Amino acid sequence: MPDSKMDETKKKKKKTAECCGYPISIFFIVVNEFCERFSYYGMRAVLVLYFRYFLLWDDDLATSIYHAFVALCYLTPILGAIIADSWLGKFKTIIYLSIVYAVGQVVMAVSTIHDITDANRDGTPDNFTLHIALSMLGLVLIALGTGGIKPCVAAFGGDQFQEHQSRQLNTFFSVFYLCINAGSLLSTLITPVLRAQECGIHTQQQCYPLAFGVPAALMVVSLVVFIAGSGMYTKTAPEGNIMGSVCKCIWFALNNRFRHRSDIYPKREHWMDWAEEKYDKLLIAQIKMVLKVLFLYIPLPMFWTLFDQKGSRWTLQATTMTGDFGGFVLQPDQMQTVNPILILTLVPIMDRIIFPLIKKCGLNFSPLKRMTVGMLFAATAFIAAALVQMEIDKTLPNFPSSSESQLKVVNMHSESLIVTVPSQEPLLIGSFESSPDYITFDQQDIRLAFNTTPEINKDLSLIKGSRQTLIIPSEPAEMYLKEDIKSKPKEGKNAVRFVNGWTAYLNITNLESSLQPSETSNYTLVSQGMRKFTLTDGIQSCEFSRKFGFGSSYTFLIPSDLFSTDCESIKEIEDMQPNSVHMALQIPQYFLITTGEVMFSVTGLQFSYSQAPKNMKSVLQAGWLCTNAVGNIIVLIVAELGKLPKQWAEYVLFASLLVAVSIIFSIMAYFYTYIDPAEIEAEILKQQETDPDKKKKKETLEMEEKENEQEIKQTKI
Ligand SMILES: CC(C)[C@H](NC(=O)[C@H](C)N)C(=O)O
Repeated sequence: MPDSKMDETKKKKKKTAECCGYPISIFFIVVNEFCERFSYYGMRAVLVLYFRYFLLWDDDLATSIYHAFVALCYLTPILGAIIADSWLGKFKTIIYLSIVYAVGQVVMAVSTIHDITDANRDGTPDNFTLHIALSMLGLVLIALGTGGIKPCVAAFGGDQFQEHQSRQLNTFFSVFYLCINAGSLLSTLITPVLRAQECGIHTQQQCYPLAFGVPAALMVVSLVVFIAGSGMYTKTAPEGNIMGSVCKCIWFALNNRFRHRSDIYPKREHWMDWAEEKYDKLLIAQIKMVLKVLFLYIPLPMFWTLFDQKGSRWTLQATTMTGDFGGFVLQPDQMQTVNPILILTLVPIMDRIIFPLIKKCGLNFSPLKRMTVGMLFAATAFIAAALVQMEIDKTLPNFPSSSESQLKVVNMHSESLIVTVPSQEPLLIGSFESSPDYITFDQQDIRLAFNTTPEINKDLSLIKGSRQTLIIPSEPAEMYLKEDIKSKPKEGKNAVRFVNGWTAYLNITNLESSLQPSETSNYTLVSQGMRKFTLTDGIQSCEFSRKFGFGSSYTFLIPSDLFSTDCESIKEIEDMQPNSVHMALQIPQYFLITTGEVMFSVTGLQFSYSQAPKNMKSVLQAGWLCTNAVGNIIVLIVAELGKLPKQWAEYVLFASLLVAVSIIFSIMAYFYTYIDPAEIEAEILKQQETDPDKKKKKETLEMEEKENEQEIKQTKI
């Protein structure tokens, strides 16, 4: 860094106003972070639902685009860091990219207003292409904004502290993390409630504009708060195209090393020292610092690979559990809020009690050791998840394997039937009853015999890997097969269907279309709690209510005396039991992963700041965030594509991988020596002042640059 600039920074630092030992300016930064994270997590909380139920994408497309967006949000920090460290400085970068971010959120909110294209006023958009284009544009702008400012805000916060405030600096990173999680917690709770409201100009629909609009407003607030603190910040000036110089310097070192590969040349301590002929010692030292830390980051994505499965695998696991806590009911995706709640309690406990206690015991719990222990905690969380999965597996129905077929028989006939099934005892099925459970067959082609007069023999061709029900209507000869669900219903919901034994068509609430006599409806999904169905044939009607748990499936048999019994004679067949393992069993795994997160992530954030040279603080923050992006991409590729047959085995595999990675990381950490970049930089600057070679090197560099420019000009001519 040029001496004049360094003096300038020092002078500015002296002026910062303090409160309780902290620079006042950090107040604006942490509030800004809180609002920004509210905006980000709030929007994320309803994004998949928007894709699924507004844009009407299927599950696979919705989740793929969602994960791709999250990965992009953690890749763009590199761009933000380059802009900040090389061109605009952190302050301006945060302002400009926050504007991009806020615009993105507004575009996203506009894309969710169905009325803008709903010319026929039927409640659904007429021009999906416009909504898709707007939302994709919004998401790209958001990813650019959120990712771009992320490395700058943390590093900019760190820049506000002076040398004597190192204790406060560490506390700042913890408070910063608390704000992230407070924002995340509140928005994850609030935005789904906003979405559930109804709004619209011509027709009332789920209120996505409000669910996306509030995060957009919070982003504007975040920007205003940040600008409000303008007069108080310590702003370090960017030092030209630092990334360009770094790349050129590394390229030169590699080239020079290759040119001097013969043994006749004396070895140098580090391969970067081969840039000494041309580049400043300070720049070389700074690059060495950054490369050392980036090398150490190589194993870290594995932590995020496990961490990010909270939102996917663990939420899916929760859908196979029950969330009835007596006084309140927790939905499977709400279980994720346990993470920020625990962060809000664990960070102060760790900071105020655990870490000081460890220090008092004389143990050196260095940052890299903390991170290793954090990884081990995350691995144990996955072992806990595997144990919970084993408990769940005991309660899950016996679903058919890919080579098997399963069959159930439902008798809607007015008399009992004896059904002869291959390699089974004959089944006696009462009128309006079903066979006790699914019968599993290794073969697909089977023949059933019924004791009707005349006897019926039926050849069935079952579907491999499927569950089917054979419905025998009042006229047994018209029996037919209906395909059943073969996995737990999504999101902890309950799958219900009706078989119409009434003599006329029926309209039933929640069903897509009316049900003809003897027909079986498709499944409809209903949430947990008391649900009411109204059945009507256009003349008479009655109501049927039932309380549902989580993850069950029922076939309701409608009898011929439906209206005379006021719907009470409807018979239920339980195709799939409701979930019985309680979601509270997931708390230990959430506790373990969050403890791991506090040790790993909060420490990593501090470490990335403290070990970075002054002019590359944002770059190293971006490198740290990139480990998160890579982790997300691994989840996408490995976890989504390469499923193991048993879910618990997959959890154990991930836990083992993380243990292996943490061992490698601890070995790498053992050889890492902590540095004080400011001290090293000052030392080199001092040495250079007395170094006669320095001037010469600078002159050579300037001459080469001029020659390059001339060459470019000539080529243009
Ligand atoms: C991605 C980071 C780990 C961080 N997330 C959290 O703190 C979660 C909410 N516990 C973030 O910066 O969003």
